[in-house]
Amino acid sequence: MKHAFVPPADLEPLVRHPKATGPGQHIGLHHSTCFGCGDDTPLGLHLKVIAGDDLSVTAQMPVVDWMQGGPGVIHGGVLSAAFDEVTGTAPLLIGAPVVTVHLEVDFAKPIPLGSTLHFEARILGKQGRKIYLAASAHLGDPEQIVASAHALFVTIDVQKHFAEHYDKRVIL
Ligand SMILES: CCCCCCCC/C=C\CCCCCCCC(=O)SCCNC(=O)CCNC(=O)[C@H](O)C(C)(C)COP(=O)(O)OP(=O)(O)OC[C@H]1O[C@@H](n2cnc3c(N)ncnc32)[C@H](O)[C@@H]1OP(=O)(O)O
Repeated sequence: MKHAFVPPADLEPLVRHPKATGPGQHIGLHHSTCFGCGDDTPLGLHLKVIAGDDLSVTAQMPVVDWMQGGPGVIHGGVLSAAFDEVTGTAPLLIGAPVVTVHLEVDFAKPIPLGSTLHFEARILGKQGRKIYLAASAHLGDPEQIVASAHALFVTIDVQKHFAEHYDKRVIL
């Protein structure tokens, strides 16, 4: 699939963190009102990201009516948010909490309401605090990719990063 993103050639190889979520297991919520993965938010994506046996993750998302953009098909921003969540969860496999600094999405086919998106994301490598990922999505046939994404995340100190805004957090 066509894309413009070129990850650096000299990425540091990575290994799974010894305490990473086991293969086939659900990687825990960022927090319960996270738009991407939270259980408690009514208009969230409710994504359950599953650890692979290497540096990859998978997730599925039913494409429901409120996700509509063009008539009968998913909105590109909703799909981008799903890629953000799925790629942003994968670095937990190497023990790295991260935030997105760059995300780009290639939209290959219209994605109809009523379908189910199957996501796969994998960590390509890192450079210092920067973690590079690639992801793709299909509708049931892994040979037919309907969208793909490349993302760059930066490792953060969670307590420090969110400290300034923490008192505005929403708890339902
Ligand atoms: C007490 C709280 C408890 C809460 C518990 C919850 C746990 C949750 C844990 C984790 C959440 C994970 C959720 C994942 C799923 C969703 C992900 C999202 O949607 S995140 C939202 C959108 N993203 C942002 O809001 C980032 C906004 N950006 C920033 O805050 C800063 O830019 C930050 C901290 C990421 C980096 O700033 P610097 O000052 O620390 O570092 P600098 O030097 O600027 O960048 C580091 C490296 O990254 C490169 N870089 C930065 N931005 C880049 C860009 N756009 N493109 C390319 N490179 C970039 C820089 O050139 C630098 O590279 P060189 O180390 O010098 O090689």
